[in-house]
Amino acid sequence: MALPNGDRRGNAVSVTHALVLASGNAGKLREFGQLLKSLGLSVRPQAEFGVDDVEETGLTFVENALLKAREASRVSGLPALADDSGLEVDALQGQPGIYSARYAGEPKSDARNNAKLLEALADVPREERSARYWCVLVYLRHADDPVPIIVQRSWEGEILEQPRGEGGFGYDPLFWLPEQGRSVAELAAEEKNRLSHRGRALEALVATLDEERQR
Ligand SMILES: O=P(O)(O)OP(=O)(O)OP(=O)(O)OC[C@H]1O[C@@H](n2cnc3c(O)ncnc32)[C@H](O)[C@@H]1O
Ligand SMILES: [Mg+2]
Repeated sequence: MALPNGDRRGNAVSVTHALVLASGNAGKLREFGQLLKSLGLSVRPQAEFGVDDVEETGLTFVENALLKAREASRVSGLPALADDSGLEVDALQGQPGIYSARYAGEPKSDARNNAKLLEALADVPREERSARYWCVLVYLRHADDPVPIIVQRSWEGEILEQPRGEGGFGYDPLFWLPEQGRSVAELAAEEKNRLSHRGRALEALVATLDEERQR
């Protein structure tokens, strides 16, 4: 199965890519835009096709990503890529997890989510603030695709006691990278894309699609 209209090295990429990105999150859309452009691919956000956010009723990232991809593919009639992601905090027994976007309730708010996380960890010492981001990507060739491509990657870090940096989105100002000596919000966009759960998951997904095309 080929990626429509071109390949990851940008060979023979023509017009707009016939692939829908099943997300309404501006931060994710920005990162996917940068990542896919660097691979010679471009995609169209689901909003262009009038796809509404689906109810994320799954109990796993995989289930939620499938729900999102299936709906976007059904409405648009195109192959779809969906991302379900979140933050797993050890001291909170894995919360907020699949509920990361709506941790502080509706409407979704990064600021309120971060405030709630700081509050929940107020009494937790530094050495017990380990956490990781998860990103699950699902690629459906069509809405009824019985063999979706599924890739998951994590990114280890620690939750800070106060926010640092202005970049990224979501929990990035609170997500500390000990090896970098910086929060994710202090990384340049290209650095985040190279290191992140999402960047590495997408790289693996594209490699799988490449292999499939060469078969
Ligand atoms: O479902 P879509 O439309 O894609 O958008 P969403 O924001 O609801 O996305 P999710 O359901 O996958 O929830 C993921 C949440 O996890 C957090 N998150 C995921 N990846 C992140 C990242 O790279 N940096 C910061 N926070 C992230 C952030 O709060 C997201 O809103
Ligand atoms: Mg969501």
